[in-house]
Amino acid sequence: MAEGRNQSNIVMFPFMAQGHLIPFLALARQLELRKGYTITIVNTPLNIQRLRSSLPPETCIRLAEISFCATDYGLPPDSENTYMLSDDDGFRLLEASENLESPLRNLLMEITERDGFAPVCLISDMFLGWTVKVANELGIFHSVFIAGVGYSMAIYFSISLNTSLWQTDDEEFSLPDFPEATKIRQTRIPNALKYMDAAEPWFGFRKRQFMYCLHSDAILLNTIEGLGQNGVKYFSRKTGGKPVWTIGPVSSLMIKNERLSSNANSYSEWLNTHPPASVLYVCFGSQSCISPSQMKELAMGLEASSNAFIWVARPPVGFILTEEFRTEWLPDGFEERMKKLKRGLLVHQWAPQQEILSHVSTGAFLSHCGWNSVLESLCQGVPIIGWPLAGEQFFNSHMLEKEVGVCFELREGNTSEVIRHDHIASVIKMVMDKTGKGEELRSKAHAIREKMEEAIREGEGFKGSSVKAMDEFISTATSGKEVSYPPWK
Ligand SMILES: O=c1ccn([C@@H]2O[C@H](COP(=O)(O)OP(=O)(O)O[C@H]3O[C@H](CO)[C@@H](O)[C@H](O)[C@H]3O)[C@@H](O)[C@H]2O)c(=O)[nH]1
Repeated sequence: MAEGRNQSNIVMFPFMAQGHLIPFLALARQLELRKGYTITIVNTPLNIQRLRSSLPPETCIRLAEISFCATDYGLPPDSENTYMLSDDDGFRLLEASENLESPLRNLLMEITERDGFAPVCLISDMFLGWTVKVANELGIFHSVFIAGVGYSMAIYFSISLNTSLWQTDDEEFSLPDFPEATKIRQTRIPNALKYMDAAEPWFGFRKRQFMYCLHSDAILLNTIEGLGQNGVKYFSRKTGGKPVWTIGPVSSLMIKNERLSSNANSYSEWLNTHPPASVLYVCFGSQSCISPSQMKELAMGLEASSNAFIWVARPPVGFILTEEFRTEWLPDGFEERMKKLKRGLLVHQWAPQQEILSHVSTGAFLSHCGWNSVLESLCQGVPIIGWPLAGEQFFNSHMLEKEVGVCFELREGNTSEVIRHDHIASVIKMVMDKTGKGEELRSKAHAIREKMEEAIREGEGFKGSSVKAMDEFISTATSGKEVSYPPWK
């Protein structure tokens, strides 16, 4: 064991996107609760600023900046987060992140000099797989924290690592390195993965990072034991038997804190005026959006359903998310009409999602099925209407509908066809109904919530599966490791 290793500094490095920073911050706060560890989150200056404003005053989590100049990579000035970028610039930011290798190495060496001992563990993002090289060089235990569920992330890794496997004309195909998964339909492959040959930079990037991830010392998944569990087998096999721990949902702590502080804001006041389980919450995560014509159909569908709703309605495809909202994107007079009738509340930038989902009046979530949103919904026993748009969301939505029974997909697969408002309205009515399919979805969502609560419960001689997994991870990570030299050396 290296000298000073018992004084544990855990360094965390999330990718620069809200859907990644949020679960990393939640994990950092979970780790902070385990006394005896110093937690340091590394990121670029503007993301550090954002993280700083999200931390509670009493925290001991440290934030460390590494410098990054967006314009050096052809990005607009101050672009440090995919949130404000077009898809093309988002890919450019991903590629640019590979250049953070030497700043990260320098930072880890500075931390070592300052503290007099090396960090004990580096937890990095799956898109920052290259950090494995740095950790290996410095003799630091490396772990990848994947903010998703095993089943979907295994498919995402498998199709990213083997283009030839799925570029077939067959309607369905199997993944030879993930036989536990049922056949995958072509229609479930998102465009960004589909129309791509191996020479494409985005394909090359994913393949490189995911290969590195498979050389990490451990994989952490933000889910509970038994949910998408066949993906755990995939990662265990692909890493040559390295530990794969399901430690989620890591956001449970934040949910509890946010509930405490949620009493008097305009959202809870509005929700308080509606009966229990009567409001539909609509949001497509931190950065996905729908086409302009689809946006109008969704508005018409919400109106036709006669159901109350909160909709995080941001600019449609083709516009930057931070752009000022234009009424022309919605049917004439829609927003004022909904407001006057107290039927619908539109949010144009950022909603306190966990707080809305935890309110007793929220009855269902129309979601793109990003994994953070899924967990936040199920932690509150709120069923989902699945409208996947990108990434592994199609696999999440499929698993949640077919295996878990807590989701009803608005449509199957990835198509550019506009979903008509009458279909949207009828699905909303069915899912919000207190009987039939709506009741079935709600009762299964409650059952999953109980499983999640059990996984993170601790006390009176009992430890849930996620608590045990976290214990094992910490004990393995902090017991020191032999420095192994990976194949790229
Ligand atoms: O108005 C908003 C919008 C979003 N959120 C939060 O932002 C996060 C969004 O995360 P997620 O639902 O996972 O969506 P994305 O931001 O799209 O997440 C990316 O990262 C996820 C985790 O890796 C993947 O599952 C997704 O496919 C990928 O798009 C959640 O914590 C939400 O609570 C808010 O608080 N308010």
